[in-house]
Amino acid sequence: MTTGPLVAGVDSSTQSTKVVVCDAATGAVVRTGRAAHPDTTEVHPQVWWDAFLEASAGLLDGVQAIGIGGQQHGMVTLDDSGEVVRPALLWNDIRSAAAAGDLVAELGGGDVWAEAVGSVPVPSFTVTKLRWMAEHEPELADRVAHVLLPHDWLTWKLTGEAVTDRGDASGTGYFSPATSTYREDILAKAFGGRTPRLPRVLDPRETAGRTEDGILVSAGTGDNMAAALALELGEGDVAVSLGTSGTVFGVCESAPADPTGIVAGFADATGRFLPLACTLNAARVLTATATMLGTDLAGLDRLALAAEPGAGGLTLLPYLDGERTPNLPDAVGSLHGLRRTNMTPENLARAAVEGMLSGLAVALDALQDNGITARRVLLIGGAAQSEAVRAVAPTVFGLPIAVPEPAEHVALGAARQAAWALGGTGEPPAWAGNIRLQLPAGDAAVAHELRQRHLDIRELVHHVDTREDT
Ligand SMILES: Nc1ncnc2c1ncn2[C@@H]1O[C@H](COP(=O)(O)OP(=O)(O)O)[C@@H](O)[C@H]1O
Ligand SMILES: O=C(CO)[C@@H](O)[C@H](O)COP(=O)(O)O
Repeated sequence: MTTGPLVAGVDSSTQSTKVVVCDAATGAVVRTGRAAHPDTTEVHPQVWWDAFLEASAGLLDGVQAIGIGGQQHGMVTLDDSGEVVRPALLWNDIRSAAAAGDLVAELGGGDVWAEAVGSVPVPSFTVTKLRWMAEHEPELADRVAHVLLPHDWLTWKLTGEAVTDRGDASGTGYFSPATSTYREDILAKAFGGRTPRLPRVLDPRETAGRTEDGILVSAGTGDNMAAALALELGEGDVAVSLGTSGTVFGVCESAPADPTGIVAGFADATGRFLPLACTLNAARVLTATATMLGTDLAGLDRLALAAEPGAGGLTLLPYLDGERTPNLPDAVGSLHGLRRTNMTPENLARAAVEGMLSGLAVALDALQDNGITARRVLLIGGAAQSEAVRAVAPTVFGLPIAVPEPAEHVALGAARQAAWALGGTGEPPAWAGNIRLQLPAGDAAVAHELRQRHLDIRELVHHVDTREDT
């Protein structure tokens, strides 16, 4: 039974679009829908619109407000008449790796970038994609009149307004979360002197406009910001999201500026900040390993759960699609520590889970140097449904783990933002969070050992990569 108006939230993420319809007063989910996206790093935005229509078909009757959460960073380019200039380049498209390196050097290094926009750009960031386009497709670049992000584009399709929010804007590389202003000078420098129009940055509870059917549309935000809003992250909380990307993030009051670039100093969707580290390889490490072992995800879980912590000495560095943290876009995965006695499917399955989580645990250490205190980890995203991930996480992180009820947290956060805009209250509505599982921290010594082993092998592989380059 619902007690308030209905609101909808959308997660237009890498692999799919998900829609939830909720009671605005309580957050109780009353309807859900989803539609798949193609497995590619370059996609025409119309694909997201079609997926939204499919996922929301028949769900929006009676809905009074809607919010869009979207995968961060994607470069959507429009010409003067609002037509898409080229397919969007997604956050996990690494073709702009050289452009990222050039931009970091041109502006004066990591500390200058961190000071200017809170982050040091890696190939995920929109600004590097624009530089790539300026260098490789100058004729197309000349036609670009507007640059939007995936969630901005969907909001624009719904309302006709080119708007965004601090959270998503903070992933462009030309927006300062600390001052909440665009750095159009940085954009122009990156884009060969071109100065496309940028979406207006709305306040967290501001309204973007209305749909043709009169549904109020909230500002929307990036997917990680929306998840933070759904989880109501507080002091001591860190979220680990295991989707296509692996992300680790928390919320804080002052603007982070990590000159090493490991931690991105994003803004959140409430007016605060969202220091975040992101890996390119999370849930798909498990699907790829399951395929290699000739099994499915449930089979991988069974195998991993049958192995001992440490996987008999096997360490998997799962850089299957290159890597972002650490910034090694051309890296490949490696498996280390093989012996005749430990080469079992069980150990390989466990090494995949430990490898995926260890990269995030190391990133969490960096987050703790950048304004976040970690007292518990909230595990979300598709791969948080894995029994093996839940069993291994307390050991790798060495912290208590909370697993919320299975839910689409990005879509829920976007719905909560919509309810906030609809209610016009000072704070977002208080929706009850449902933690399903509380797992005690694993042994700190084992957690330390696993992270150290991960770092040691990373060092070794980096050495080999460097030698091959010379
Ligand atoms: N039980 C499970 N075990 C492991 N992985 C899972 C499980 N359920 C879903 N996944 C994985 O979660 C991923 C989708 O998660 P999601 O958070 O929706 O990703 P994204 O936001 O990047 O689109 C898929 O790669 C899927 O294989
Ligand atoms: O690039 C980042 C964060 O900076 C990614 O987290 C994207 O926002 C994509 O998220 P998923 O679709 O993997 O959830």
